Amino acid sequence: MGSEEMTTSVENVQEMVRKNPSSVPERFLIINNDDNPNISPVSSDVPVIDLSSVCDGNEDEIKKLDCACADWGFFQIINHGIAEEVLHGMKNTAAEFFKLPLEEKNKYPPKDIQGYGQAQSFLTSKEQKLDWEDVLMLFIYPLSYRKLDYWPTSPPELKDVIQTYSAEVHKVGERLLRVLSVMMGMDKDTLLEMHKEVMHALRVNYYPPCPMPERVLGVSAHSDSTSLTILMQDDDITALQIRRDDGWLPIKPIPNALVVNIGDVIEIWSNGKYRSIEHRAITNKYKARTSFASFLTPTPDVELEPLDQMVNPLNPQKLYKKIKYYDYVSGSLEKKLETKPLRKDAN
Ligand SMILES: O=C(O)CCC(=O)C(=O)O
Ligand SMILES: [Fe+2]
Repeated sequence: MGSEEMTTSVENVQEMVRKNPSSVPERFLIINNDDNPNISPVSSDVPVIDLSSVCDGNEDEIKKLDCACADWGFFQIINHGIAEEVLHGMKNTAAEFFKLPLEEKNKYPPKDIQGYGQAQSFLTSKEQKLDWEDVLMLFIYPLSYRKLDYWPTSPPELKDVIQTYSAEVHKVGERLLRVLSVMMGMDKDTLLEMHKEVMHALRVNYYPPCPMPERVLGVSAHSDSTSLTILMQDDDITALQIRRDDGWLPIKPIPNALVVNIGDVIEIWSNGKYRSIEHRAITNKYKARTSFASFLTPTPDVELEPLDQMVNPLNPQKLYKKIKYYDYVSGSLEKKLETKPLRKDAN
C-alpha cells in the first residue's frame, strides 16, 4: 500500500464519492457567489466550424472562424477528419482505466505535472477551493518529454489508444494553426515555426457524480495558458461553460465534434484580437463525466509578444509585455485558476 502514501493530502475524489456518496467536504464548497454554478446561463451557442471546408479555403467558413476566435474564443469543429472509432476508442478505454481500483491508478502519482491524481496535486496553491475531479495528465509531444512511467499499463491497450488519439488531435491542431497563421497575416507555417515545436499535453478530467452540484465546481474558472486547446467531451452531459456577457454560456456537446479554444498564447500573439476566454465545468448529480483536453503550446524558451502586424489603428499599441513562455506559465500557475491573468499594459 506504499503507493497510497505517495499521493498528496488531497483525497481522491472518485474514492471519496464511492465511500460516502452523499457528503461534500467543506473545502469543495463554493463561497464566492460569482462562482455559483446556478448563475443563469446565457442563451445562444458557440459557432460550429466545418474544418474541412476551412482547410479547402472556403472564404465564408474562414470568416466564420475568424469571428469565432475574435468574438467567442471558443468554437466546435466538425468534419475534422478524426474517425469515430478513434474518438470512441479513447473514451471507452479511458473509462476502463477510471474503473480500476485506487491502488492500481495510484501507481502513477503526479510529479512534474504528469501522472494520475487530484487536480490540486498538479499545482502549487493550497488555499483555494478544491475541484471535484481526478486527473490523468501526460506529455505527448515532443517525444523527449514523454515519460512512459506515467502511462498506465492497464487496460493494456490504453497506451496505444492515447498515442493514436493524440496523433490525430495533433494533426488537427496543426491544421488549425496553419489557418490561424494566414488569418494573422503570415505564411501558413509561420505560427507553427513560432512554437519552435508544438508541445502537446493530454489532460483527462474525470468528474465523479456530486451530491451538491449547485455548490461545487468540477473545474473552477480559468483560462488555458496554451496556444490552442482541443477538447473531447461526453455527449450526454452539458457541463463546460464559458464566460460571456457577464454570465456563463454552456457548450452543448455535439456528438463527435471537438471543442476548440484560443489560449493565452494566441491572445498575446494576436495582440488581443483573438481571445482566451475563461471557462469552467460544473458537476452533475447523477453521472460521472470525462473530458479529454489536449493542450498545444510553444516550447518554454519561446518569447511571447504581440506580433507587429497585429498592432493597427484599431489596436494601436502592444497590449502585452514581452515574456518568456516558461515565465508566463510559472506566473499563471502561481495565480492559478483564479481570474484571468492577461491584459498587462505594456510599458
Ligand atoms: O471538462 C471540461 O469541459 C473543461 C476542462 C478544462 O477546461 C481543462 O482541462 O482545462
Ligand atoms: Fe481549460
